[in-house]
Amino acid sequence: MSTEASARVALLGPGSWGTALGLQLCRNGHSVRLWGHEAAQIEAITQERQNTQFLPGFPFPATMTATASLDEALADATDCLVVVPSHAFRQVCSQLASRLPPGLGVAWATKGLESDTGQLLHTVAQEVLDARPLAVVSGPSFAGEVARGLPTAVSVAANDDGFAKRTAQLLHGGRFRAYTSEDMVGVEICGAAKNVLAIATGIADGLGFGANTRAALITRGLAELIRIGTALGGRPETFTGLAGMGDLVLTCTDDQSRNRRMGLALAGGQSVDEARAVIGQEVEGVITAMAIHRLSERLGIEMPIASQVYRVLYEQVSPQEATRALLEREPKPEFG
Ligand SMILES: NC(=O)C1=CN([C@@H]2O[C@H](COP(=O)(O)OP(=O)(O)OC[C@H]3O[C@@H](n4cnc5c(N)ncnc54)[C@H](O)[C@@H]3O)[C@@H](O)[C@H]2O)C=CC1
Ligand SMILES: O=C(CO)COP(=O)(O)O
Repeated sequence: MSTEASARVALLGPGSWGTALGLQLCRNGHSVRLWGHEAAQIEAITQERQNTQFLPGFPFPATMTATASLDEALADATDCLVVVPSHAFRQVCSQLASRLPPGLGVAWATKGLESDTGQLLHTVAQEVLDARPLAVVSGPSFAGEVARGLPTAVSVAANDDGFAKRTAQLLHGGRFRAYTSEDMVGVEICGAAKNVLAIATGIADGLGFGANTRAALITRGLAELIRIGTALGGRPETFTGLAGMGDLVLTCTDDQSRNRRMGLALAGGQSVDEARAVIGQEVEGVITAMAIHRLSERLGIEMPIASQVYRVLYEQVSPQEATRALLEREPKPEFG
């Protein structure tokens, strides 16, 4: 990535998060070309000078434009930030592979695992893109709050210290803080698993359970996250950091979270498809629940809360039955 003060960022994924990060980059004096694969959406953004579908109410500065041409988005770009949902991550990286100059770093703010393989996204990027600097941006950060300029802190983990600093520096500024990390594995598994745990907490709150239940689910959910995360090679401190506990608490406790709202809707008797249609945006925890379930089985890691979310989503188990199964588990030591 270039080191000049004002960068030209190709930002791939004009959803709520891509748009909010684009606004933040523009506030920091950079220019942004927002690429999307749906011509009609790009046309609407270009006409309205805001993202009415995914992040209404935030007019674009002159330095942010949208295009449906990936070549146009990447032309002269000094930086590339991918913010598509996880199901599109490999496909978008493949489209980038033949277009990126050698050595140009790629950062992403996608949260999730590859659904078919359960792979962390940096391993997908390593497979598809030639050797180059890679970074992931994650942490407690609702798009709407970042767009409004409310104080927010995230973590930027990279395979290259200079690239972590570069990416953090692009985003850091005003009321947005970006910390660097070397732990891509830990940061990525946290960002993926917390969405599944947020569905669990939404279910509990939707069933009318209390604050005790919510705190227990967050805490035991964190224990599950630490178990799978350390098994994959994540560093212990990451799990209590912004991408870990920070994002877990945010997503489990606030109704801005679409994953939490999915849980609330399931507890209220809606199907996954009905809830998805009402939410109208990506709910990453639904496919991640499947990927985490398979991964934990393969690794022999016990994840009872995530596993009950999987059963509710994919095995027609009712939220009430899933709760019963959790509560009927044998007592065991809290640690170890
Ligand atoms: N919205 C938020 O507050 C935050 C979201 N994230 C993560 O950012 C990622 C994107 O989420 P949002 O922007 O919120 O989603 P969104 O639902 O607001 O928008 C999704 C965007 O992805 C695009 N898209 C869908 N399929 C695509 C494909 N095959 N190829 C290219 N683009 C495609 C859609 O056109 C749309 O612009 C997710 O992994 C999410 O977990 C992370 C932090 C905060
Ligand atoms: O990742 C997020 C905040 O950090 C957004 O969470 P949801 O996808 O559940 O809305």
